[in-house]
Amino acid sequence: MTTQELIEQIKQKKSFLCIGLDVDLNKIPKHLLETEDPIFEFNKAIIDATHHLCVAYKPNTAFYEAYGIKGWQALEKTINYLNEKHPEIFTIADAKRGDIGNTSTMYAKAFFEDLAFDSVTVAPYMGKDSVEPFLAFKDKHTIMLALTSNAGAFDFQTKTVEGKELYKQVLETSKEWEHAENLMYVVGATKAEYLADIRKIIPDSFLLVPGVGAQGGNLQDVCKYGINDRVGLLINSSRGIIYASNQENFDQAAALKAEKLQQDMKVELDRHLEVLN
Ligand SMILES: O=c1ccn([C@@H]2O[C@H](COP(=O)(O)O)[C@@H](O)[C@H]2O)c(=O)[nH]1
Repeated sequence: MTTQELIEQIKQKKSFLCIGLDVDLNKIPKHLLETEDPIFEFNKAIIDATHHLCVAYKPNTAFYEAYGIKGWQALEKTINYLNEKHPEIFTIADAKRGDIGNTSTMYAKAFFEDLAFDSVTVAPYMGKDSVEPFLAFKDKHTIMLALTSNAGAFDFQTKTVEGKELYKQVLETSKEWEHAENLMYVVGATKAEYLADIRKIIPDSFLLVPGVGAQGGNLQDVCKYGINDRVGLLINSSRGIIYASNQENFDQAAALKAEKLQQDMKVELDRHLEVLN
């Protein structure tokens, strides 16, 4: 999917919501456990109930890898279902990969070719040659960790290296790489106060922003400096939406949570895009 197609979808749905499909068998409704593939059945019900409210889905691969081969098969069925039923929706494999070049090439093939995701998250720690193999894929997107939502972000990412915080080095260096047009960045919603500085470095890039909801991040704070004239934001909520209820009507409960966020996003889009246009 091209970035322009993503932007068109955001404008049409008045939403930049990304729903995280982080399936934990201990949290899903009991009746689904009696089906052959509870993870896929859960995802399918959530997708069917929420696809009109969001522009992206983000399965975190940890929640599938934890269930071995059955988990990986459920991930494959989920991405195939999305690509067949809702090809307009942007898909993110939250896998946080990155290794020496030939290994990264295999990771890129796994997520972009075999599973046909639109994007994958990568860690920048191993540098340019570990990210380049992902960037080489046309109309696929590499979402690099910049400033993460967790407390541990302060252990390294905000430390000063050669006179500049490490996350700023990551942004400034990577934006010069070949195919940088295929780069997006992760910035946690819990770090909204850093967004003004981040936008000075990468004014045009898309940001994937997790941490709204269960982690305490705030949508309005993110939008204040995060929105750019291409919208430039995908705000993710996982637990806050998909575990709204563990009863039979869990999908409708999830849709209500998603709709609340979508409505808040609509207000922000109307406000910011009016100013920008
Ligand atoms: O900085 C980061 C990077 C990734 N994540 C992932 O996003 C979701 C957040 O889930 P919630 O339930 O909405 O808190 C999850 O998959 C994380 O691994 C992040 O939270 N922060």
